Amino acid sequence: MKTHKIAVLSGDGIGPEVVFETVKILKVIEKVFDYNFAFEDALIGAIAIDETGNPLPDNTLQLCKDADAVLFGSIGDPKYDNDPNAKVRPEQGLLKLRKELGLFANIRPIKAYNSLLSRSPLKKSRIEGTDMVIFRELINGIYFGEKFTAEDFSYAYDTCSYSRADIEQIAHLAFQEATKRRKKVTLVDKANVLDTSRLWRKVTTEISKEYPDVELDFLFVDNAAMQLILNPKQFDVILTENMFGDIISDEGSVIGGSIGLLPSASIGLENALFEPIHGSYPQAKGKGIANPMASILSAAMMLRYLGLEEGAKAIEDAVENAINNLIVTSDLDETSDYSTSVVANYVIKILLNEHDHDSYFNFENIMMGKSTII
Ligand SMILES: NC(=O)C1=CN([C@@H]2O[C@H](COP(=O)(O)OP(=O)(O)OC[C@H]3O[C@@H](n4cnc5c(N)ncnc54)[C@H](O)[C@@H]3O)[C@@H](O)[C@H]2O)C=CC1
Ligand SMILES: CC(C)CC(=O)C(=O)O
Ligand SMILES: [Mg+2]
Repeated sequence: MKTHKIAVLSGDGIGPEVVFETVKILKVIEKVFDYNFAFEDALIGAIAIDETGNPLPDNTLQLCKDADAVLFGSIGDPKYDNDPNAKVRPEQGLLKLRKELGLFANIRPIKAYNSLLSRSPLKKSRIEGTDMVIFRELINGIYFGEKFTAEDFSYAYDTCSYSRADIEQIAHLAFQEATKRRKKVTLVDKANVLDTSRLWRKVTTEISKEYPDVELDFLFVDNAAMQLILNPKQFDVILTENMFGDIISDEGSVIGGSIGLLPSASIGLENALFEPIHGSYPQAKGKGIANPMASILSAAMMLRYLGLEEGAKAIEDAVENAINNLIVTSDLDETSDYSTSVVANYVIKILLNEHDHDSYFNFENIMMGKSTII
């Protein structure tokens, strides 16, 4: 079996906690399915600034370029968010990494788990059966355009631009995905106001001709934000630009019950990075309350990308088992006092029980860290 090189970028805040649990699970998966992973850690974000002055040190970038996949936690620290004068910011590390690796498509699946329907603030009847995937363009648009702040803070600007080619490559991916699903693509834009959005509509409409089985419809982003929580079942594949996708996917996480559940895959032509959609949740850092499932499910997406389908499915099933048995952190059940590591250990227990009875009895030996097992 090939050795898969995995670059592990834990980052800031809860990133190291959720990634630690995820790597633990991947080490179990490695044993159970006879895979070979070579994990290598590297710095990114605020911790990288603190230690090197650079949010994306050169050796981190090189490691990611050389890896078969990157497992990413989260970046961000209030000391930068609250400082308008900061010359260097943790987020620049992630944006540069995405750009340098050419990760043009951020794929964010959203589904309503039956056993969590009553946990969502949204009405059960509205969200039951929701199953959609957001294709968010990731390396262009307003996050990457020319920006400027006047020294006296009297004005500032950011610019948004898209080329035809930027739109084409992610639109093809979205249509290809739709052909395997319910055959519907919804382009979310603001074409009544923005030139970039009008280009998205034109190019996407042209590309849709190559996929005659797939229905294409359009929604303005303000309406889409409403439809997403009013009638989420109408969506199959949502295709959208960088900032709109960032915003509506956090909104969409309410359907699943928590942002702590939503994984993502950031895909390029030569590289791929797997990341929860949430940020560094600094208020929870070190408390053991962060939901690890978004990171664990991102690892499942990574295994699928690497062609390790059995492992991917095993992780998804084990997470679903944990959810069905309400072995979840307090974001999904306010009465729960299960910690980040207790939830992850339960996932490990299920994996071993289902797939490897012998190892189950050596559970403690397999785990890197010791913590309560349910
Ligand atoms: N991909 C990344 O690394 C991202 C980084 N950020 C950065 O993260 C920092 C915090 O940003 P926020 O806007 O507060 O977003 P956030 O996603 O870190 O947290 C928002 C809220 O979501 C919930 N939450 C997030 N992750 C959770 C988890 N694993 N388990 C349970 N609940 C969870 C919490 O209620 C939290 O208050 C900022 O510095 C921001 O720039 C924000 C988004 C993405
Ligand atoms: C640096 C930000 C653009 C990260 C973020 O919010 C995201 O990718 O969801
Ligand atoms: Mg975001």
